[in-house]
Amino acid sequence: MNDLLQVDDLACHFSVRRDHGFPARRVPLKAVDGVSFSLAAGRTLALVGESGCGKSTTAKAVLGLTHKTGGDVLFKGAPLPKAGTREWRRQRQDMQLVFQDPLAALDRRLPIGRQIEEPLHIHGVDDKAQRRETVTRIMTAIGLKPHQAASFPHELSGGQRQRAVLARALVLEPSLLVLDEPISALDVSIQAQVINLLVELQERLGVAYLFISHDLKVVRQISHEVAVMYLGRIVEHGDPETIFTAPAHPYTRALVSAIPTVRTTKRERIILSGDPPNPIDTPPGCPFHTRCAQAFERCRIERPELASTGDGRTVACHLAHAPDVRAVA
Ligand SMILES: Nc1ncnc2c1ncn2[C@@H]1O[C@H](COP(=O)(O)OP(=O)(O)OP(=O)(O)O)[C@@H](O)[C@H]1O
Repeated sequence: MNDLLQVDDLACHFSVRRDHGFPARRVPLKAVDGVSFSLAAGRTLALVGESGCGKSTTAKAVLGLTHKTGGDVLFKGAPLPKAGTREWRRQRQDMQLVFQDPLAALDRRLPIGRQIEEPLHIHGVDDKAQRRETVTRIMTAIGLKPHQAASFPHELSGGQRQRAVLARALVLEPSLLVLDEPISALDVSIQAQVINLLVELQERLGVAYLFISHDLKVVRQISHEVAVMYLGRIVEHGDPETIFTAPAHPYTRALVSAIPTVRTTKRERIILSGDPPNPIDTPPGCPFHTRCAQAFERCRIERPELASTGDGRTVACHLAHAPDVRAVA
Protein backbone atom coordinates (compact mmCIF):
# COMPACT_ATOMS: atom_id res chain seq x y z
CA MET A 1 0.00 0.00 0.00
CA ASN A 2 1.60 3.29 -1.13
CA ASP A 3 -0.91 5.60 0.47
CA LEU A 4 0.39 8.29 2.74
CA LEU A 5 -2.94 8.49 4.55
CA GLN A 6 -5.57 5.81 4.85
CA VAL A 7 -8.88 6.50 6.57
CA ASP A 8 -11.19 3.52 7.08
CA ASP A 9 -14.77 3.75 8.29
CA LEU A 10 -14.00 6.78 10.46
CA ALA A 11 -16.69 7.76 12.97
CA CYS A 12 -16.76 10.79 15.27
CA HIS A 13 -19.90 10.79 17.38
CA PHE A 14 -20.30 13.46 20.03
CA SER A 15 -22.56 13.15 23.01
CA VAL A 16 -24.66 16.33 23.14
CA ARG A 17 -27.55 17.60 25.23
CA ARG A 18 -30.85 17.65 23.43
CA ASP A 19 -32.21 21.21 23.60
CA HIS A 20 -35.84 20.33 23.91
CA GLY A 21 -37.79 17.68 25.75
CA PHE A 22 -38.02 16.81 29.40
CA PRO A 23 -36.11 15.37 31.13
CA ALA A 24 -33.03 16.68 29.32
CA ARG A 25 -30.93 13.85 27.97
CA ARG A 26 -27.75 13.32 26.05
CA VAL A 27 -27.94 11.99 22.52
CA PRO A 28 -25.28 11.07 19.93
CA LEU A 29 -24.46 13.61 17.23
CA LYS A 30 -22.93 11.78 14.28
CA ALA A 31 -20.56 14.45 12.94
CA VAL A 32 -18.64 11.85 10.92
CA ASP A 33 -20.23 8.49 10.29
CA GLY A 34 -18.34 5.88 8.27
CA VAL A 35 -15.92 7.94 6.17
CA SER A 36 -13.22 6.14 4.16
CA PHE A 37 -10.64 7.55 1.79
CA SER A 38 -6.95 7.41 1.01
CA LEU A 39 -4.44 10.01 -0.05
CA ALA A 40 -1.16 9.33 -1.83
CA ALA A 41 2.02 11.36 -1.34
CA GLY A 42 2.12 14.61 -3.29
CA ARG A 43 -1.61 14.52 -4.14
CA THR A 44 -4.58 16.65 -3.14
CA LEU A 45 -7.91 15.36 -1.90
CA ALA A 46 -10.62 17.96 -1.40
CA LEU A 47 -13.43 17.48 1.09
CA VAL A 48 -16.44 19.58 0.12
CA GLY A 49 -19.98 20.09 1.34
CA GLU A 50 -22.22 22.50 3.20
CA SER A 51 -21.39 23.89 6.59
CA GLY A 52 -21.79 21.26 9.31
CA CYS A 53 -21.38 18.19 7.05
CA GLY A 54 -18.32 17.02 9.00
CA LYS A 55 -15.34 18.27 6.96
CA SER A 56 -13.44 19.88 9.83
CA THR A 57 -14.18 17.03 12.22
CA THR A 58 -12.77 14.58 9.66
CA ALA A 59 -9.65 16.73 9.33
CA LYS A 60 -9.20 16.99 13.08
CA ALA A 61 -9.61 13.23 13.49
CA VAL A 62 -6.96 12.66 10.82
CA LEU A 63 -4.55 14.71 12.91
CA GLY A 64 -5.63 13.17 16.19
CA LEU A 65 -7.04 16.52 17.35
CA THR A 66 -10.48 15.11 18.00
CA HIS A 67 -11.41 11.77 19.46
CA LYS A 68 -12.64 9.22 16.94
CA THR A 69 -15.34 6.84 18.12
CA GLY A 70 -14.76 4.29 15.37
CA GLY A 71 -12.64 3.33 12.39
CA ASP A 72 -8.95 3.64 11.65
CA VAL A 73 -6.55 6.35 10.56
CA LEU A 74 -3.24 5.09 9.20
CA PHE A 75 -0.44 7.51 8.38
CA LYS A 76 2.47 6.00 6.47
CA GLY A 77 0.94 2.61 7.21
CA ALA A 78 0.80 2.99 11.01
CA PRO A 79 -2.06 3.99 13.33
CA LEU A 80 -1.91 7.46 14.87
CA PRO A 81 -0.18 7.49 18.26
CA LYS A 82 -2.35 8.58 21.19
CA ALA A 83 -2.93 12.34 21.11
CA GLY A 84 -0.67 14.35 23.41
CA THR A 85 2.05 11.70 23.64
CA ARG A 86 5.62 12.32 22.56
CA GLU A 87 5.17 9.92 19.60
CA TRP A 88 2.09 11.85 18.50
CA ARG A 89 3.95 15.19 18.71
CA ARG A 90 6.77 13.71 16.68
CA GLN A 91 4.30 12.50 14.06
CA ARG A 92 2.58 15.90 14.00
CA GLN A 93 5.80 17.37 12.56
CA ASP A 94 4.95 15.39 9.47
CA MET A 95 1.24 16.35 9.38
CA GLN A 96 0.55 20.05 9.73
CA LEU A 97 -2.67 22.06 9.89
CA VAL A 98 -3.46 25.44 8.33
CA PHE A 99 -6.66 27.19 9.37
CA GLN A 100 -8.80 29.76 7.66
CA ASP A 101 -7.80 32.89 9.55
CA PRO A 102 -4.09 33.74 9.39
CA LEU A 103 -4.38 36.56 11.92
CA ALA A 104 -5.85 34.20 14.50
CA ALA A 105 -3.17 31.60 13.77
CA LEU A 106 -0.29 34.01 14.34
CA ASP A 107 0.93 35.59 17.57
CA ARG A 108 0.47 39.34 17.19
CA ARG A 109 3.34 40.07 19.59
CA LEU A 110 6.04 38.15 17.76
CA PRO A 111 7.80 38.93 14.47
CA ILE A 112 6.85 36.35 11.86
CA GLY A 113 10.44 35.13 11.43
CA ARG A 114 10.44 34.01 15.06
CA GLN A 115 7.11 32.27 14.55
CA ILE A 116 8.32 30.44 11.45
CA GLU A 117 11.46 29.43 13.32
CA GLU A 118 9.62 28.19 16.41
CA PRO A 119 8.74 24.65 15.15
CA LEU A 120 12.43 24.07 14.35
CA HIS A 121 13.32 25.11 17.86
CA ILE A 122 10.64 22.89 19.43
CA HIS A 123 11.70 19.92 17.34
CA GLY A 124 15.31 20.07 18.36
CA VAL A 125 17.20 22.08 15.74
CA ASP A 126 19.60 23.67 18.24
CA ASP A 127 21.89 25.43 15.79
CA LYS A 128 20.62 29.02 15.59
CA ALA A 129 22.39 29.78 12.31
CA GLN A 130 20.86 26.66 10.74
CA ARG A 131 17.41 27.70 11.96
CA ARG A 132 17.80 31.21 10.52
CA GLU A 133 19.00 29.83 7.21
CA THR A 134 16.03 27.44 7.00
CA VAL A 135 13.64 30.31 7.78
CA THR A 136 15.15 32.45 5.02
CA ARG A 137 14.92 29.56 2.55
CA ILE A 138 11.28 28.78 3.34
CA MET A 139 10.29 32.47 3.33
CA THR A 140 11.86 32.93 -0.09
CA ALA A 141 10.18 29.74 -1.37
CA ILE A 142 6.82 31.01 -0.16
CA GLY A 143 7.22 34.44 -1.75
CA LEU A 144 8.11 36.52 1.30
CA LYS A 145 11.20 38.73 1.44
CA PRO A 146 13.77 37.63 4.06
CA HIS A 147 13.69 41.13 5.64
CA GLN A 148 9.97 40.57 6.39
CA ALA A 149 11.08 38.13 9.10
CA ALA A 150 11.23 41.18 11.36
CA SER A 151 7.63 42.22 10.56
CA PHE A 152 4.77 41.74 12.96
CA PRO A 153 1.58 40.13 11.64
CA HIS A 154 -0.35 43.44 11.55
CA GLU A 155 2.35 44.93 9.32
CA LEU A 156 1.63 42.38 6.58
CA SER A 157 -1.24 42.08 4.10
CA GLY A 158 -3.76 39.21 4.42
CA GLY A 159 -2.04 37.25 1.65
CA GLN A 160 1.40 37.76 3.22
CA ARG A 161 0.07 36.62 6.58
CA GLN A 162 -1.32 33.42 5.06
CA ARG A 163 2.06 32.89 3.37
CA ALA A 164 3.69 33.24 6.80
CA VAL A 165 1.29 30.64 8.22
CA LEU A 166 2.10 28.31 5.31
CA ALA A 167 5.83 28.89 5.84
CA ARG A 168 5.49 27.92 9.49
CA ALA A 169 3.51 24.80 8.55
CA LEU A 170 6.06 23.80 5.90
CA VAL A 171 9.27 24.59 7.76
CA LEU A 172 9.53 21.03 9.12
CA GLU A 173 8.94 19.66 5.60
CA PRO A 174 5.76 17.72 6.42
CA SER A 175 4.41 15.02 4.10
CA LEU A 176 0.81 16.11 4.72
CA LEU A 177 -0.76 19.52 5.05
CA VAL A 178 -4.36 19.74 6.17
CA LEU A 179 -5.76 23.00 4.83
CA ASP A 180 -9.09 23.96 6.41
CA GLU A 181 -10.65 26.72 4.28
CA PRO A 182 -7.18 28.23 3.78
CA ILE A 183 -8.24 31.06 1.50
CA SER A 184 -11.78 31.95 2.48
CA ALA A 185 -10.66 34.80 4.75
CA LEU A 186 -8.63 36.39 1.94
CA ASP A 187 -9.63 38.93 -0.70
CA VAL A 188 -10.60 37.33 -4.01
CA SER A 189 -7.57 38.90 -5.72
CA ILE A 190 -5.22 37.27 -3.21
CA GLN A 191 -6.99 33.91 -3.21
CA ALA A 192 -5.69 33.08 -6.70
CA GLN A 193 -2.12 33.92 -5.65
CA VAL A 194 -2.29 31.61 -2.65
CA ILE A 195 -3.83 28.79 -4.72
CA ASN A 196 -1.07 29.11 -7.34
CA LEU A 197 1.46 29.07 -4.55
CA LEU A 198 -0.02 25.90 -3.05
CA VAL A 199 0.12 24.15 -6.43
CA GLU A 200 3.70 25.27 -6.99
CA LEU A 201 4.80 24.19 -3.50
CA GLN A 202 3.25 20.79 -3.97
CA GLU A 203 5.16 20.28 -7.21
CA ARG A 204 8.38 21.41 -5.59
CA LEU A 205 8.10 19.75 -2.17
CA GLY A 206 5.88 16.73 -2.91
CA VAL A 207 3.61 17.56 0.04
CA ALA A 208 0.09 16.06 0.04
CA TYR A 209 -2.92 18.26 0.81
CA LEU A 210 -6.18 17.39 2.49
CA PHE A 211 -8.01 20.48 1.29
CA ILE A 212 -11.24 21.51 2.94
CA SER A 213 -13.40 24.01 1.20
CA HIS A 214 -16.93 24.94 0.26
CA ASP A 215 -15.61 26.85 -2.78
CA LEU A 216 -15.95 24.34 -5.61
CA LYS A 217 -14.30 26.60 -8.17
CA VAL A 218 -11.10 26.58 -6.14
CA VAL A 219 -11.41 22.86 -5.43
CA ARG A 220 -11.55 22.17 -9.15
CA GLN A 221 -8.30 24.09 -9.68
CA ILE A 222 -6.30 22.45 -6.94
CA SER A 223 -7.46 18.89 -6.33
CA HIS A 224 -6.67 15.50 -7.85
CA GLU A 225 -9.67 13.92 -6.12
CA VAL A 226 -12.85 15.27 -4.60
CA ALA A 227 -15.01 13.74 -1.86
CA VAL A 228 -18.44 15.32 -1.40
CA MET A 229 -19.76 15.04 2.16
CA TYR A 230 -23.34 15.21 3.35
CA LEU A 231 -24.41 14.71 6.98
CA GLY A 232 -21.15 13.09 8.06
CA ARG A 233 -20.81 10.74 5.07
CA ILE A 234 -19.16 10.77 1.68
CA VAL A 235 -21.85 10.67 -1.00
CA GLU A 236 -19.64 10.99 -4.09
CA HIS A 237 -15.90 10.56 -4.60
CA GLY A 238 -13.86 10.76 -7.78
CA ASP A 239 -11.66 12.90 -9.97
CA PRO A 240 -12.70 16.53 -10.24
CA GLU A 241 -13.18 16.51 -14.00
CA THR A 242 -15.78 13.71 -13.85
CA ILE A 243 -17.47 15.11 -10.79
CA PHE A 244 -17.69 18.68 -12.05
CA THR A 245 -18.75 17.88 -15.60
CA ALA A 246 -21.10 14.97 -14.88
CA PRO A 247 -21.99 14.84 -11.17
CA ALA A 248 -23.86 11.62 -10.37
CA HIS A 249 -25.30 12.29 -6.92
CA PRO A 250 -28.27 14.71 -6.82
CA TYR A 251 -26.56 16.60 -3.98
CA THR A 252 -23.34 17.00 -5.98
CA ARG A 253 -25.45 18.13 -8.97
CA ALA A 254 -26.98 20.87 -6.83
CA LEU A 255 -23.58 22.00 -5.52
CA VAL A 256 -22.03 22.01 -8.99
CA SER A 257 -24.99 23.84 -10.54
CA ALA A 258 -24.32 26.71 -8.13
CA ILE A 259 -20.87 27.36 -9.66
CA PRO A 260 -21.60 29.94 -12.34
CA THR A 261 -18.80 29.00 -14.74
CA VAL A 262 -19.01 25.22 -14.61
CA ARG A 263 -20.58 23.41 -17.56
CA THR A 264 -22.78 20.56 -16.49
CA THR A 265 -25.10 18.38 -18.49
CA LYS A 266 -27.94 20.29 -16.86
CA ARG A 267 -26.97 23.94 -16.89
CA GLU A 268 -29.80 25.32 -14.78
CA ARG A 269 -29.21 26.07 -11.11
CA ILE A 270 -30.69 23.49 -8.76
CA ILE A 271 -31.91 25.13 -5.60
CA LEU A 272 -31.99 22.79 -2.63
CA SER A 273 -34.92 23.29 -0.31
CA GLY A 274 -34.23 23.84 3.37
CA ASP A 275 -31.14 23.11 5.42
CA PRO A 276 -29.48 19.74 5.93
CA PRO A 277 -31.23 17.74 8.66
CA ASN A 278 -29.89 17.96 12.19
CA PRO A 279 -27.11 15.35 12.60
CA ILE A 280 -28.80 14.35 15.88
CA ASP A 281 -31.86 13.24 13.93
CA THR A 282 -30.53 11.80 10.70
CA PRO A 283 -33.42 10.59 8.58
CA PRO A 284 -33.84 6.88 7.88
CA GLY A 285 -32.92 5.62 4.42
CA CYS A 286 -30.84 7.95 2.27
CA PRO A 287 -29.80 10.93 4.45
CA PHE A 288 -30.38 13.22 1.45
CA HIS A 289 -33.91 12.03 0.60
CA THR A 290 -35.61 14.85 2.53
CA ARG A 291 -34.16 17.39 0.06
CA CYS A 292 -33.93 15.27 -3.08
CA ALA A 293 -36.37 16.02 -5.90
CA GLN A 294 -35.81 12.53 -7.31
CA ALA A 295 -36.34 10.56 -4.11
CA PHE A 296 -38.68 7.57 -4.31
CA GLU A 297 -39.93 4.96 -1.88
CA ARG A 298 -36.68 2.96 -1.57
CA CYS A 299 -34.72 6.13 -0.70
CA ARG A 300 -36.92 6.66 2.35
CA ILE A 301 -36.25 3.14 3.64
CA GLU A 302 -32.84 1.91 2.53
CA ARG A 303 -29.56 3.75 2.91
CA PRO A 304 -27.55 3.56 -0.33
CA GLU A 305 -23.97 2.35 0.06
CA LEU A 306 -21.06 4.24 -1.46
CA ALA A 307 -20.33 2.00 -4.45
CA SER A 308 -18.44 2.19 -7.73
CA THR A 309 -20.30 3.42 -10.79
CA GLY A 310 -17.68 1.84 -13.04
CA ASP A 311 -16.18 5.13 -14.23
CA GLY A 312 -13.58 5.52 -11.49
CA ARG A 313 -15.82 7.10 -8.89
CA THR A 314 -18.01 5.99 -6.05
CA VAL A 315 -21.52 7.28 -5.40
CA ALA A 316 -24.07 6.67 -2.64
CA CYS A 317 -27.37 6.95 -4.52
CA HIS A 318 -29.90 4.29 -5.56
CA LEU A 319 -30.63 6.08 -8.82
CA ALA A 320 -26.96 6.44 -9.80
CA HIS A 321 -26.53 2.66 -9.64
CA ALA A 322 -29.75 1.62 -11.30
CA PRO A 323 -31.45 4.53 -13.07
CA ASP A 324 -34.49 2.37 -13.91
CA VAL A 325 -34.81 1.18 -10.30
CA ARG A 326 -37.70 3.56 -9.74
CA ALA A 327 -39.80 1.63 -12.25
CA VAL A 328 -39.24 -1.70 -10.50
CA ALA A 329 -39.26 -0.50 -6.89
N1 LIG B 1 -16.91 19.13 19.77
C1 LIG B 1 -18.13 19.00 19.27
N2 LIG B 1 -19.19 18.70 20.06
C2 LIG B 1 -20.42 18.55 19.56
N3 LIG B 1 -20.74 18.71 18.24
C3 LIG B 1 -19.73 19.03 17.42
C4 LIG B 1 -18.38 19.18 17.87
N4 LIG B 1 -17.61 19.49 16.80
C5 LIG B 1 -18.42 19.52 15.72
N5 LIG B 1 -19.71 19.26 16.09
C6 LIG B 1 -20.88 19.16 15.21
O1 LIG B 1 -20.54 18.24 14.20
C7 LIG B 1 -21.12 18.61 12.95
C8 LIG B 1 -20.02 18.71 11.92
O2 LIG B 1 -19.19 19.86 12.21
P1 LIG B 1 -17.91 20.24 11.34
O3 LIG B 1 -17.33 21.47 11.95
O4 LIG B 1 -17.06 19.06 11.18
O5 LIG B 1 -18.57 20.60 9.94
P2 LIG B 1 -17.95 21.37 8.71
O6 LIG B 1 -18.45 20.67 7.50
O7 LIG B 1 -16.48 21.49 8.86
O8 LIG B 1 -18.64 22.79 8.81
P3 LIG B 1 -17.99 24.25 8.63
O9 LIG B 1 -17.73 24.39 7.17
O10 LIG B 1 -19.08 25.17 9.12
O11 LIG B 1 -16.77 24.27 9.50
C9 LIG B 1 -21.85 19.92 13.20
O12 LIG B 1 -23.21 19.63 13.44
C10 LIG B 1 -21.19 20.46 14.47
O13 LIG B 1 -22.08 21.27 15.19
